[in-house]
Amino acid sequence: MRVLVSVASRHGATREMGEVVAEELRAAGHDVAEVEPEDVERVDGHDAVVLGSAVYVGRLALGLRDLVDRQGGQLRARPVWLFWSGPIGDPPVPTTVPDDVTAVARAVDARGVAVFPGRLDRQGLDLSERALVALTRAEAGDYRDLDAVRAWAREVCAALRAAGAPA
Ligand SMILES: Cc1cc2nc3c(=O)[nH]c(=O)nc-3n(C[C@H](O)[C@H](O)[C@H](O)COP(=O)(O)O)c2cc1C
Repeated sequence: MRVLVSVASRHGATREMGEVVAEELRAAGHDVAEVEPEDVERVDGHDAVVLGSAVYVGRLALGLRDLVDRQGGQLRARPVWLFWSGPIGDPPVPTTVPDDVTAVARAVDARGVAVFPGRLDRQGLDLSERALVALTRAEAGDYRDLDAVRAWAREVCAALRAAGAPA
């Protein structure tokens, strides 16, 4: 199957999760295109799609939301999975699901939605981001569990297989 993996990531943590997902899909025999949301012109050349985004101040990244606005109909017409990264700390907070996630999942009729703890590296932030982060009690660090991302990607592969899709 031709699978599009499109991930919005300002600071790279979520992009690396997308790379793990792409690796697993390739290992399962799929033909995977990794394309930034801003660069996705059409999705009708793909049989299935995995969307990913970090959450910033309670919202999914603009690039991902724009992609869904532009291509909602095409996305709904094929199987789509969505993951987001955001919660920071041990245990990870916040524990709430941003409204955007619910809205995007509904807009694309997502087959599955997953949240993974993220990474917060203060050094990589610009001044306005530092100010925003300072307003929260977020403890900087890398809380990602790439094995959990890999396991989820395998679930996506299994769902594609169960749907009878040729790899
Ligand atoms: C300015 C800013 C605001 C953030 N706001 C949230 C938030 O509201 N909710 C959340 O769960 N994570 C929030 N985060 C955490 C990031 O989404 C998380 O660390 C993510 O893994 C970063 O991904 P990236 O490296 O792909 O940008 C915020 C991070 C930054 C820098």
